[in-house]
Amino acid sequence: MAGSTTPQDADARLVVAVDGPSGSGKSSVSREIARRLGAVYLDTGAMYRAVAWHCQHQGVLDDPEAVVAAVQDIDLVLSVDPDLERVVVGTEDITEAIREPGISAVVSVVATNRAVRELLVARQRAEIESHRRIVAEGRDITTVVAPDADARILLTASAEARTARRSAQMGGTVEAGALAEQVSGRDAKDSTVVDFMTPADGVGLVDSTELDLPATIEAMLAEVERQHTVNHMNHSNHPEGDRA
Ligand SMILES: Nc1ncnc2c1ncn2[C@@H]1O[C@H](COP(=O)(O)OP(=O)(O)O)[C@@H](O)[C@H]1O
Ligand SMILES: Nc1ccn([C@H]2C[C@H](O)[C@@H](COP(=O)(O)OP(=O)(O)O)O2)c(=O)n1
Repeated sequence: MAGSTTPQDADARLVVAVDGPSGSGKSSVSREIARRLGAVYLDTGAMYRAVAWHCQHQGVLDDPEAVVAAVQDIDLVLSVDPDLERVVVGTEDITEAIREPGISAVVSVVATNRAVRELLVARQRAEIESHRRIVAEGRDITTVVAPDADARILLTASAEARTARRSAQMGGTVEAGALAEQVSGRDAKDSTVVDFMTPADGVGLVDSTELDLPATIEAMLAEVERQHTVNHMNHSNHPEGDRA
């Protein structure tokens, strides 16, 4: 019975979509809720970063058409195991390389290329379809990639909190101006192609400004549960609208 399932039922299909700006906690929180829900974890930002690395490596970042061709040809393997962070392009393990400031500085070049987005959105949808239970995280998952997910959440935090978190994550070594560019500057560029600052219709909002990591995880799990209940009640009331 659809009405009696919960997000914790390990056999039931579950798609959780999470979006948010840089440093809001998307990756760490989504990875942990995937573990708790027995789901795989899709880091779509890692896909954009891998494409940026590949294009930089091929020296084509400043040629939009060559960038699109590079994305069509890319041999990218991304781990979806929440306990294994691994990104490989061809024979090269670029798990660490894609987190370097040099990639953060250029990733918006590929993320704002609409043809690149179409190709990556198609890959992300296929990945989501191929797993029974998945938490997918990025900037356009709730709106474009998986608008029919069982739960859709925008995770936010104030710009000050996000910058402070990123600073701590980088060991306090990055100078303030460079840090602001990496957080707010990149968000401003990325916002020109997708809106991840305000929740779309039906998308729940979790503001983590005043929450620590464990409290944010609990708030996200509670929101997944709430939306799951509402969605299943709606499907029970309108079975013709139910999905298989
Ligand atoms: N609610 C929170 N309170 C404090 N620190 C947090 C919180 N959420 C995430 N963090 C920390 O902030 C940093 C950035 O989080 P991350 O998950 O990488 O964000 P995003 O994927 O949105 O860029 C990490 O070091 C993470 O541990
Ligand atoms: N679904 C997505 C995911 C990421 N992006 C873009 C936006 C970001 O600048 C890059 C990297 O994303 P990532 O989530 O790794 O960024 P953070 O450093 O965690 O903020 O990719 C996107 O445009 N759409």
